[in-house]
Amino acid sequence: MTLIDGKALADKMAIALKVKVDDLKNFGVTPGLIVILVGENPASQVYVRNKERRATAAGFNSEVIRLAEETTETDLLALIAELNADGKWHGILVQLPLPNHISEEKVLLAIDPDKDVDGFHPTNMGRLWSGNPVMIPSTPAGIMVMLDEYGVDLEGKTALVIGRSNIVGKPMAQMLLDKNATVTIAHSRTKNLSELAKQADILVVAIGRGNFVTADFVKKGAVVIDVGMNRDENGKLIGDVKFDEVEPLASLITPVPGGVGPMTITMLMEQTYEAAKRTLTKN
Ligand SMILES: NC(=O)C1=CN([C@@H]2O[C@H](COP(=O)(O)OP(=O)(O)OC[C@H]3O[C@@H](n4cnc5c(N)ncnc54)[C@H](OP(=O)(O)O)[C@@H]3O)[C@@H](O)[C@H]2O)C=CC1
Ligand SMILES: Nc1nc(=O)c2c([nH]1)NC[C@@H]1CN(c3ccc(C(=O)N[C@@H](CCC(=O)O)C(=O)O)cc3)C=[N+]21
Repeated sequence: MTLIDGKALADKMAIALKVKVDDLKNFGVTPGLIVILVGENPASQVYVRNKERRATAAGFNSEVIRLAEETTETDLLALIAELNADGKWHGILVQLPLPNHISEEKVLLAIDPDKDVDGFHPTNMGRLWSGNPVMIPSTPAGIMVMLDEYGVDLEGKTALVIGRSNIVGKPMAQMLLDKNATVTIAHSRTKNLSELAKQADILVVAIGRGNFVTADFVKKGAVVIDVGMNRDENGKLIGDVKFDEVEPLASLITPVPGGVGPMTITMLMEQTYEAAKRTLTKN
């Protein structure tokens, strides 16, 4: 078994990114990433903290706007319109989930697709599915970089993605398909999930249930990617995969923490950098 060290790869890419950002600054452009956080979701707090740290280290302009849980949809949409028009910001990220009284769909639609560094706007989702990606969701994008870095050849391999969210499962499936894997998407209504999973060369798990995937889901030699971020009864961060049990079977496996999470943030930074760079050639 080899561990896929997402943290080490993220650190390596951060050094290269700093160099690219310094170069862009010579052209008078500093990448700017602004994050909007509505309410007090504790999981979001961790993510936002890590993001702030990485953005500052890369030399970005970076800001987090923390809004009260009671913020109205109208006020949030007005803020997004303001940020869309502000040239300082190349990336706008609205942390999900949002409070129930705010429509996620309306909010994601309001973000200028050119600043949608999450790649969640329908325009960007459509571009991805039609084979002309511009802004792509960071989590699956980071997974693709990890697979490439560890020499995983996807062509003709069978891949099972467990989870079909717009932010992880669906875009993940499309990216694997684009690399010529034969892709299956499983979800909560899938029958005989463990038997299906046992056939996969590549298994990506994004369901949000701690230690759900046990040894009987995994074929010997499979590549196992654990996207899950869950807290156990002691508040410890655990993945969707029962690591100790699955690790001896896998040829490659990501840990939690230190696997997919750090690369998600890295890809967000990379996309903000790319969006900033594109402003040089626009107009
Ligand atoms: N490390 C990172 O960078 C990131 C980590 N995450 C983490 O990844 C996990 C998934 O996130 P996200 O995609 O947003 O989650 P969602 O809750 O949006 O989606 C979960 C998916 O898992 C499926 N599912 C739930 N239970 C089962 C089950 N028992 N068997 C099979 N499928 C099941 C659901 O099926 P159905 O559609 O039928 O309901 C759904 O498609 C979470 O733990 C989240 O915290 C998320 C984003 C980034
Ligand atoms: N608009 C939006 N975009 C997102 O990309 C988005 C979101 N909303 N909402 C929540 C999920 C979750 N997510 C994480 C990313 C990185 C870590 C991360 O850095 N994890 C580290 C450290 C975790 C820790 O130390 O607690 C690790 O896994 O090693 C965690 C979680 C992004 N998401």
